[in-house]
Amino acid sequence: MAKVKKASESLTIMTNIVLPNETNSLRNLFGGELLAKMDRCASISAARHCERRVVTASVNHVSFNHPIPEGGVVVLESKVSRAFSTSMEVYVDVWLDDPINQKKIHTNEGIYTFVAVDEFNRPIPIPDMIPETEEEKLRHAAAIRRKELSLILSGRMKPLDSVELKKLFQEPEETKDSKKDKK
Ligand SMILES: CC(=O)SCCNC(=O)CCNC(=O)[C@H](O)C(C)(C)COP(=O)(O)OP(=O)(O)OC[C@H]1O[C@@H](n2cnc3c(N)ncnc32)[C@H](O)[C@@H]1OP(=O)(O)O
Repeated sequence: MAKVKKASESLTIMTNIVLPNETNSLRNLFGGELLAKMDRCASISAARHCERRVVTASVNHVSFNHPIPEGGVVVLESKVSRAFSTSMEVYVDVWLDDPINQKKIHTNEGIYTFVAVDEFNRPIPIPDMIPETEEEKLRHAAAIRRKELSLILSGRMKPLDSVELKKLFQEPEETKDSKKDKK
């Protein structure tokens, strides 16, 4: 597919207030509820990017850094961070918004992989994606390593077949050279 889209074109923002039936015994937002909200938000970003139906292929990472209390205003922001052939990574940032004091706390982030599918649920090619901001560029660059890690963890790739992940553990040539010089 020749079409290329910007990361910003997939931006999706969902704002919700935490209701009592969504909380745990500590009266904070239940983790599973948040995961479902993140999945919904991310799936809209993925569909916006590829203009196709999408399915969640994997949840690569989720962090719970700060509790979100009952009555809290939760803002989810998601964008496609990298497009591959038929799959794409979507990054979701979650904020606890205090509309009265005009403060926002970054509470969570999640990284999802979606696959575009046709009417028979077969993967289909998607447009490429151009990162523009510094953050989009950083996330885009690291996404290939996360994809390899996710494929390894799901048994779809052998660790030795990874390319980008292996580079993280390889010593740079100049370090090797300076060690040789010291001998
Ligand atoms: C249990 C649930 O309810 S999950 C929630 C809803 N999700 C679903 O129902 C999805 C169920 N799964 C599926 O339909 C299929 O497994 C699919 C569509 C995700 C993948 O189909 P496959 O026939 O395995 O396709 P294939 O091996 O070609 O993979 C398609 C793409 O997904 C990527 N992919 C598949 N699994 C993963 C994974 N765990 N992590 C990262 N990428 C993945 C592949 O690398 C490939 O990407 P690329 O084409 O961009 O390089």
